[in-house]
This record gives sequence, C-alpha cells and structure tokens, in this order.
Amino acid sequence: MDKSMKEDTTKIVSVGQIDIGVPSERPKPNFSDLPIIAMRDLVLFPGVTFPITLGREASVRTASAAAEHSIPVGIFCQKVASVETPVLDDLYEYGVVADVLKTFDLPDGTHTAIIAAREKIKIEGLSAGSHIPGVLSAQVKPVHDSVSRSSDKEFVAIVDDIRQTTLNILQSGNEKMSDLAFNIENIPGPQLLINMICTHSPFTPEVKIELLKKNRLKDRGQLLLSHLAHSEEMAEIRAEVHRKARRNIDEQQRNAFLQHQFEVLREELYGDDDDCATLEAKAKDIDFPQPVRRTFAKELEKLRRLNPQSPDYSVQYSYLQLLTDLPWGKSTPLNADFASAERVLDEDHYGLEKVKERILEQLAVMMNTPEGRSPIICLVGAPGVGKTSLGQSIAKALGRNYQRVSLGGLHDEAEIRGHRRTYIGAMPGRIIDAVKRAGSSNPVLLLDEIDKTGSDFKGDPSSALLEVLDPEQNSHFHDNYVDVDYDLSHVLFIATANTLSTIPRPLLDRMEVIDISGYLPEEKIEIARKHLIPRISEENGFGKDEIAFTTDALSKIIESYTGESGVRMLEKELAKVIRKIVLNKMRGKDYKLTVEAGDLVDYLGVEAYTPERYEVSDTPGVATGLAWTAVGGEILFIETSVTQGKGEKLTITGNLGDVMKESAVIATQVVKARSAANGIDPDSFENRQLHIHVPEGAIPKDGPSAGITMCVSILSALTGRPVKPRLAMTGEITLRGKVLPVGGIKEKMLAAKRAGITDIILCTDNRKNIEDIKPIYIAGLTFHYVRTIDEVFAVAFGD
Ligand SMILES: Nc1ncnc2c1ncn2[C@@H]1O[C@H](COP(=O)(O)OP(=O)(O)OP(=O)(O)O)[C@@H](O)[C@H]1O
Repeated sequence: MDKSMKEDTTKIVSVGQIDIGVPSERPKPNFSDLPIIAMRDLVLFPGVTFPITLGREASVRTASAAAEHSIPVGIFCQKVASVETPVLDDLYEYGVVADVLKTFDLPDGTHTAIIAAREKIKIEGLSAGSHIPGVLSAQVKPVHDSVSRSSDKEFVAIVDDIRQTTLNILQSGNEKMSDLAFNIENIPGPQLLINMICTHSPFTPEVKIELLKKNRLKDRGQLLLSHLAHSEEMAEIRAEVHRKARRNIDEQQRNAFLQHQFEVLREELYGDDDDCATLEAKAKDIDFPQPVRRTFAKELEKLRRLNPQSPDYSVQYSYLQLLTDLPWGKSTPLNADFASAERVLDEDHYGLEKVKERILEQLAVMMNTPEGRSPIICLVGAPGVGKTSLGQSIAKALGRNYQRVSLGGLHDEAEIRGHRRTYIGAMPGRIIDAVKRAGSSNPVLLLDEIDKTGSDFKGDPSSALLEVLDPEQNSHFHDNYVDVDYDLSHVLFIATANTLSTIPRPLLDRMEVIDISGYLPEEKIEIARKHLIPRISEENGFGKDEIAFTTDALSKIIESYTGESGVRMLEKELAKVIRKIVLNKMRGKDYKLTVEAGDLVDYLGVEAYTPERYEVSDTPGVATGLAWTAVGGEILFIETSVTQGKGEKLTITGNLGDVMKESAVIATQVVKARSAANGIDPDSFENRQLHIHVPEGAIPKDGPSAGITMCVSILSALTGRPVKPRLAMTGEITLRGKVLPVGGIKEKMLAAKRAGITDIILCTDNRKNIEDIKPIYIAGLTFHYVRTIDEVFAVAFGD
C-alpha cells in the first residue's frame, strides 16, 4: 500500500458524545457551491460526530478553511479508494453536509478534524465556481430522512433488535466495532442509534451507501438489521472455527508436552533408548516395500511408548527385529554356469544318473529363463537315499542360500502361517523363519518330509502349504505374525518324501515328482568309498584317505549290519567303526587303518541282520513273494498247510492287515474255482482245513501285492507239488483270476537280487517299470509277464 493511501484512510479515533462545542447557530450551507472533502472509505451518516484523519493536501486545506470560517462542507466517499485526486464522478452521489468543528495537527505529522454531520445531501452537478481555490466543490441538494413515529411497534422492535444484535457482535469480539462498545446503551433516540451504528459498522462503502440512500429511517433500520444479522452469524461461525482451531492447537501442544515429559522420564528411568535408535538406524538401509515401511514406523512408535521392563516391550521388540531381519528384496546373484552346476551335482553324489539328469533338466530351464517361475521339485524315495543332500547340492549348484524346513509330524497350520501376535509366545511360521535364516529372498528351501504332515483340530498344514507353493499366491504370502505380505515367488522349493500316498492330491499336482530308488550293494560300496568314508574320517581327525575298508568288509557291513535301501545306516556303522579306531588310538593300543571283514565283530558286535536268502526247499505249500516297505524291498515266504478236519476252515496268521487277509480269502476262492483244472476234487474242500501263514509274525504286513503268491502257495499245498525253485512273484489277484500290477517294483527287484532269486513273475502292466530300471540292477533275473492266475501256475509249476 502506498504512503498516501495509508495516510488518507480515515481513522476513527474516538466516538460520539464528546463535547466539542457544536455551535447552536450554525451557518447555512451553500448548496449550489459546497466545498467537498472526499473520503477513501468513510460514509458518514446524519447526526454523527467524530474525528477523522486527513492526509491529502486538498482535504487538509478544505477542512482548515471550513473550520476557520465556519463553512459547512460536503463529506462524500470515493467509489474507488485508490484514486488520488478525485473529481465529482469519482464520488458516490450521496453524502452529508457537515460542520468542521476543529482541526488538530498531531505530533506524527498527520491532521485530524472533528466533523459533525448534519443532513443527507445528493450531488446535483458541478458548482458554478469554487470560492476556495484548488478545492473540490459541487452543487448539491438536501435529502431529508423521514423518521418513524415512536408508536410504530415494528420500528421499535427493529431498533431494539439492532441494539441487541450489535451488542452480541461486540461481545463476540468484533474489533472493528469496538468503539461503540462503551456507549451503545446511552445513545439517545433511534435515529442517532441507527446512523451511529451505520457509520461504525464494518460494512463496505457500497453497503453503507445503500443504507444512506434509504430515506425512511425504518427502511434503513431494516436493511441495517439484516446486515447485522448476517455479520452476527458470520461472527458466530468465525468464533466456532477459532474455538476449534484453538482446541486443536491446545491438544497438539498438550500431546507434544506430554510426549516430551514422557521421553524425559523414560530416559531418567531406563537410560538412553538404544533399542529404538538401533532399529531405526537398521531400517534406514533396508529396501522395505512402501506398506511395510509404514507398518514399521507405526510399530516403532508403539515400541517407544512401552515400558522396556514390560513383557509387551519384548514382544514388540522381537517383532520389529524380525521385520528388519527379513531379507526384503535382497537376493544372491545366481550361478549361470551350467557346466559348474553339473560338476557340483556329480561331485556330491555317486550314481543317481536318471535323477541327476532330471534335476539338470530343471536347472537348465531355470538358468535359461532367470525371471521364469521356479518349478517345485519333490524328491521321493526311501530314507537315506540322498534326498536331503541332493536338495543341498541343488542350492550349491545354483549359487543360492539353503535352508531346511522340517515338516515331519506337523499338525498345526500356524507352524506354516505363524501365530497372530495377540497370542502369548506367538512366533512366525517356519517358512518365514527359514527365509530369515537364509538371509536372501531367493534361497532354496527344502521342505523335508512333506508326506508326514497331518491335520487335526488346529487346522491342516498342507492347505497352508498349498498357498506357499502356489506361484499365483506366494508373491503375497501372508504370515499371521509378520502381518504384512512377503514375496516368496523367488524362492526355489524342493520337497522330500518317503511315499507319495500320504501327500494330498492338490499339493502333489503342484510338484514335479522325481523318484529316487534305493542302491545296489555295489553302488553302496562306491558311495561309501567315494563319499562317506573320506567325510567321516575327516570329521574324526584322520586324513581323507587315511582309513580304508576292504570290499569284503564293506559288503559285510551292508549285508549283515544294515537292512536298508539307502545309506543312512551304512553311514552310521562306518562312523561307529572309525570311532572305535580313534578310541584304540587314544588308548595307545594298536590300531589298524585298513578295516577287514574279520575285524567287524570287534568293531560292531554280532551281525544284526541275517540277509534274507532264498532257501531252496522242496516243501510243497511254500511260495516266495516280494514286499515293499518304507525302508526298501524284501522277500517274503508264504506258507500254506492242509489238514483233514470236519468242515471247511481257513486260518490266516502272521500279523496281517485287513487287505492282506482279504487277499488270502480271494486266493482260496480263486484256487477252489480252478481245482478241477489242477487235478483236485472240488468236494474234497469239505473236509480240509487250510492254514496260511506269513512268517516273522512280529512284523505287521499289509497290501494286496501278495495275492498271486498266496494262490501259488495254496495250490502247491493242495496238490503236493513244490514251487519252482528261485522263483519269486508279486501281483494282486481278482476273484476272476486276473493279475493286477503293483508298486515298488525297483525296490522289490533289488531285494530279489540280494536274496539270490533268478525268476520273477509280474503282471504284464509292470513291464514298463522294469524297463525303467538300469539293466545292471536286474542283470541275472528272468521275468515272466502274466495276465491271469493260470499263466502264473504254468510258470510256478511248469518244468
Ligand atoms: N548317491 C549318493 N552319493 C553320495 N552320498 C550319498 C548318496 N546318497 C546318500 N548319500 C549320503 O547319505 C546320507 C543320508 O542322505 P540324506 O540325509 O540325504 O537322505 P534322505 O533321503 O534325505 O533321508 P530321509 O528320508 O531320512 O530324510 C547323507 O550323508 C548323504 O550325503
């Protein structure tokens, strides 16, 4: 704002009833040539007296001359306040004629004049000529206000309302009208009251001119009242907004104050808040996804408010520590060198050509499409065949971190998905925990023994695993404890299982199953020589090649001290031998570094297993079957005896399960139906009692695969013809005599070879399983593929 404008802005310095000696005999104004003082923003109303500040030279001169010579002047408001030298057109046409009672020069250089307004006037046009040179003058005409009678109740009510509303506005603290505050009650007469309030009101000059224009005082009062009511309303709204703002500020200040006090007290009580600062510093370097960063900040604030001695503090602290420990977006660079991956697999594992080839196929695809989805590999096989260690080698070959997640015996879904933090002792699930331990977001996680999860009232872990393994869902894996999503899509999952039968179908469908069958004794000897003995020797403080086992010694350990498809027990027995050597060494006794077969009794005690050997026997009623257990294949003998007795009776013994018992009943019926064809009198069954027994009664046995063996055993017993020697068989039988295929063929064949069997009867449909086996495993075996029990009998009793 420029200086002159500021000076010229009329300023009310005091109000109303000051005794400044208004002359009783006032000179008549010259309406045809009235000197005019232009006001920038003041509209004066008839009857009102008050001081104004003058800035412009012309105004000062006019006021001084008017005061000195008692000349009435016209007081008009400018339409536009910024006009510096106004002419008549720049003024509103309504104003007042007034007496300049006094002028003062104030010490700060401004000039003040006390003006007493008389009546309303209207500009008619230019005056004939100014009697004060350089002073604006005009020809005007008086306009009289008509005053309502005091009996007009409506008018009285309006005036009362005006007074009250003005008081209300004043009470609400409107500074612009504050000069009226002390005398509004004392203003005499409604006319002066209305005009006074009009003059002092904070309305714009436009509004005030509208008020001034009203000739009937009642009309002016009404218009004033409506403006005042609006102002009052605005004042109330403003007061409310103000109150609210104050309340907010007060609350913020209070919180800040309390927070500060709290920090001070905390520091006094527990010293410096190291935990929060450490967490915060750690979080700065972590590439959190945006929602996780927000959660972290929120939870850290919560931690700050907790007492470090309270149990809640440690719960909250552990949670935040987990958030900072998880490898958000941190991944290890992948090995893209296929040849080195192949080398790693070969170095770590002997044999397993087919398995390694399948794994290499997957690795090749993964290296070729680094951004593609990783398959979920499921390695299935008996214990100790190297599933876990293969998983480890795959991680090594790919250059990824490795962690094992043990799922055996898991019943609680929360073990996979974590517990909500509201539970006491809540923890993250095993998957998140493994990712944390792995320290990168693209590790290899080995889900060990996925076939051994169960479900109970605490939920079904396998359904939680579905979410973990589903590429569509695992990019937003939600662990209940972590409570924010974690991206598992870069993790390579490898599952291991002993059997596929207990894995739920939907889970199985998501996995690439790779079968690892057991090892031949020759392979076990190689594994022991190349991998197990050097490793165990080193672990026990010997050089890699310091201890040697003769082939005979190894064969004996495998045959007489272990009974397994894998090499887990072999590993343990070898470790036992080497520990004994260490013991002898420490006792200062003589010790041999080459272990021979004869030494084994000293080292390992008496033989634990007498290998199942096929014993050539010409006793009728004995047939040799092949069984499969979780630890590999076995041969099993089925014995049938026939005795004379009253009525027909079938006795089954040998700790057999329901399915196997049913097989025995079916087998009896099948043989009975073919009795005539095999030279047995069908009526003779009347007085014969059959007893079927499967030796080693302490071991439970079940399954349908002994069906054809039972048929052969029964027929042999009934006819008295012994079964062809060194013949074993496996296959399910139907009531009509059809032979059905069975599983576990490779393990069964290994067991047959171990036992010295030469001929095997199998269902024709099992031929493909035999063709899958490496020829060296089945060298020396002759296979007889059959479809019916008659063909079985032909092989078993043929010449
Ligand atoms: N082909 C092999 N070459 C070298 N070492 C082997 C081979 N197969 C198994 N091993 C060794 O045998 C031991 C047992 O193997 P591992 O623990 O991997 O068996 P697993 O199949 O996972 O058994 P489980 O089903 O009980 O978990 C390991 O020390 C492993 O290195």
